[in-house]
Amino acid sequence: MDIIEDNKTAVFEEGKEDALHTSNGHVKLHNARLKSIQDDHLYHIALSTGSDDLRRLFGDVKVVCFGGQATRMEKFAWFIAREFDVSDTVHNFAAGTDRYAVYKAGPVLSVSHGIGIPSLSIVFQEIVKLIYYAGCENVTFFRIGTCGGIGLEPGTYILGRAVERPAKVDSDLIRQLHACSQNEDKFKTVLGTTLCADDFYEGQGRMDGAFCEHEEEEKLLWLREIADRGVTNMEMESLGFTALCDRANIPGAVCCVTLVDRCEGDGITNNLQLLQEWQTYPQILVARYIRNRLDL
Ligand SMILES: O=P(O)(O)O[C@H]1O[C@H](CO)[C@@H](O)[C@H]1O
Ligand SMILES: O=c1cc[nH]c(=O)[nH]1
Repeated sequence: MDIIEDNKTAVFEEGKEDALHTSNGHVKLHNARLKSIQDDHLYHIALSTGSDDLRRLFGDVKVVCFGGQATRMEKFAWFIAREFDVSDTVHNFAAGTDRYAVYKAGPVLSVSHGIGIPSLSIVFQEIVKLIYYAGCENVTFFRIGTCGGIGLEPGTYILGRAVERPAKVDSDLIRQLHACSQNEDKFKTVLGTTLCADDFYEGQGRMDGAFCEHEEEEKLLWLREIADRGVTNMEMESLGFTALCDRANIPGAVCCVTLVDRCEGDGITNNLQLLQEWQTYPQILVARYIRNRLDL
């Protein structure tokens, strides 16, 4: 069955589980119960199907970019607005909650997710529902973030039972993104495996947290071990992000800039200007992808 319900704000579709999107590119509905909710309040992003015309506001969205900080995602929205001349202003639709930020610049949503998978997964779910309700077509998700250069078990607990969800990346998408790098770039772009930790300090082998029970040699040994297994960087959301993209049948990829070479140290520079500049690197790459994909 295709369109089940189509009112001011809601388009619900069901599709074959093996297809990425339904035949017309709408994101698939994975929870049929949503159909019976009269007014679905997307609590953490301050939008609702009852009072907001989500189709009018968000129906043209093609790419959703997530990243940790609200200000970074605001800057990214401005960057997209100016680069593609798609909007005179950017507005934080989620300002009412102060939990996350959701900016829109033309066909691009720029969303902050906070730190860690629990925080990411809440806004991710509400954004997936938003794009269902808005009837968006052929949407792609990116996480554009920061990481340390060089685990969570896959899965989560639902009703007290461990549920495994594979964290599959869309290999075509990452290849396309990688192809957006240019020889003259100030930064090097590499394809690699990302280690996703549930902590910034001990969880990433750092020795500069409030606690540390390992020695430098053990840390370096571990870094070498994971590097030998193809790990090039570590951050704190990629596992949840890719698993949720896979679960939602939305093509997704993670693109992060390294802030420190962990073989050299643990601390991150306090040069804010440099940090701001570095954070634009994945944004530049994703903007090139958006330009190619949407012919802007
Ligand atoms: O740069 P963002 O996107 O915030 O992500 C990275 O930075 C945070 C830690 O400082 C973690 O969330 C990590 O994944
Ligand atoms: O080392 C780093 C840098 C940014 N984010 C992380 O999670 N780790």
